[in-house]
Amino acid sequence: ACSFKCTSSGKRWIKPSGFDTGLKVFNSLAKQKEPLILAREGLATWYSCGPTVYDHAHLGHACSYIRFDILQRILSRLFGITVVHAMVITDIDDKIIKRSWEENVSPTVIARMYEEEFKRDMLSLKVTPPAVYVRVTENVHHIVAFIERIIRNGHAYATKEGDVYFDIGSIGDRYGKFVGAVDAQGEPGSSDKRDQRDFALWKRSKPQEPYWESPWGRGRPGWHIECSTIASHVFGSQLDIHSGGIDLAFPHHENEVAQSEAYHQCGQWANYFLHSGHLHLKGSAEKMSKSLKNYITVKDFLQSYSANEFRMFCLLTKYRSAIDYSDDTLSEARISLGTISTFIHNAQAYIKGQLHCSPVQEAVLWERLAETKSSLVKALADDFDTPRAIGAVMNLVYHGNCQLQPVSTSDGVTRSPALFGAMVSYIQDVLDIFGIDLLHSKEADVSSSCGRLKAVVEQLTHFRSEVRGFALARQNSASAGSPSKPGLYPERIPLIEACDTLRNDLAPLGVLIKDRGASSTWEITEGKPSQKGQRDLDKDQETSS
Ligand SMILES: Nc1ncnc2c1ncn2[C@@H]1O[C@H](COP(=O)(O)OP(=O)(O)OP(=O)(O)O)[C@@H](O)[C@H]1O
Ligand SMILES: [Zn+2]
Repeated sequence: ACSFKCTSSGKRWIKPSGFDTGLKVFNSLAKQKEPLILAREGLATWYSCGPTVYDHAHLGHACSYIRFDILQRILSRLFGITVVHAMVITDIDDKIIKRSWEENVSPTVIARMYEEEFKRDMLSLKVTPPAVYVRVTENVHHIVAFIERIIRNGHAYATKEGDVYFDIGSIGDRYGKFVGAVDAQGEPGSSDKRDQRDFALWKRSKPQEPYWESPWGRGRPGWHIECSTIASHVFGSQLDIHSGGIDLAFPHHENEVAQSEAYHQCGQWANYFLHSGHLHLKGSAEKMSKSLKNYITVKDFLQSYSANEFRMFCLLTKYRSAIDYSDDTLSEARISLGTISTFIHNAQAYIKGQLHCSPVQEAVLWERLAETKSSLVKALADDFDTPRAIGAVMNLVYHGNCQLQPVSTSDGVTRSPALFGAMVSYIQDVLDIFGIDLLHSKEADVSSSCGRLKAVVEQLTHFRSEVRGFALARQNSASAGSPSKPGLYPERIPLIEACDTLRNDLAPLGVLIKDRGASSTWEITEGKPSQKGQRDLDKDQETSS
């Protein structure tokens, strides 16, 4: 690779040498899709900018971290690449200090409180924790040493007031890797800056502010330097992937790159920058943001929706796109998940022999399954195209459903349980890669915390089936039936009605009983269950009886 001194490369991205994964990713440094080449075979080093912990985490943060969690899961579980992920926690910053004054507690208390909350929120959203979370305040001595070396390398200077600035003029045309030429409007600061674009590596502390001792006097690190230092401390002079929200590309990542390359004297520090699109409230041009106070916290969200539903919501758009948050877009995700779980449930009932169907076109479905597998891999290798991958799965579910046509009796009909078993396993594996766990969703947590709930439902539905079987028995003599339901014992009809009432009353409580001919199945549903499935079955039963 070109060294730092080699200015001819300028802003151009240098294709790394190493292990070609076969994937293509949109690299913000190259401004286009490029082959993902890693320094070491089967291993990706990955650094991400973490939260500034001064307030609750909102759905914008959730969206960004879930999207990258999905990307990392795809790399590790589908493509066999071990991802080593480090994330910084920004626990010292102007906003934290301001908040601590407002609340009259120390900045450390504010930061620890919201850091804990952030980690809990991420766990409740099933985001895989990074290999390490690293706090800025525990690395200030590394940051000071990092700045000293940049000064020694001739790319930063201290002012007499005790601030240190990065010297953009010293790196020629390299500045502007993300946005091209950068005009002279930089961050406000000391009038001693050599160039308006120069940005702070170290800020002298004002009275009442927290501070650390340094060769330039008491102060604290600038924002960008923390990421360069910590990423370098963990991964050394070279990094495969760096991620963050698109708002971070400039100036934050631009400045991280300038500092790190000036420190390591290398031509290219991080090889790939992946940026996620923003989450907006539908109809709003602004991103959801703490500062704009237009946010929904993760905790509030989880009162009405599940982590699985939010993940599906994220999967339905590409990670780079902006994403509109509204009840409509959320309910689209809920419906997609519902369709998948209904299919899994029906297929399982079919495998067990509780659901009788007309013969299935086996060869067609085996082929569909194989096609789905290959198009899913293709879609995900193409810059992690999750909407296309989900489309392929939904298509498989659709064709599976078309073949599961209930009939009242299946005597002598060929069955295909292995085929449906293969489809169910595959779909569950894919959901598992994406971090959607239908087996351990909210309702399953409820059942495990209540321990015996499932067993109770099992007993109840078994008892109901016995009663229903008794009530649905036919009389031998056709003359004796009720006029509306020929053949049934009229005195047993109230039992059928009582069974229907129980079924209807349990549905809003999340227990969905489906009567399939004389037998019944049940499942515990997520969110508000639809009655449609049962109405279709009722119709089927009426026509068949
Ligand atoms: N609305 C959003 N949509 C997507 N990602 C977001 C959104 N808001 C913040 N992020 C991302 O979350 C990560 C953590 O950001 P950080 O804690 O610095 O939040 P922030 O940008 O200061 O938030 P805010 O703008 O709400 O003050 C960053 O990668 C950022 O890009
Ligand atoms: Zn950063």
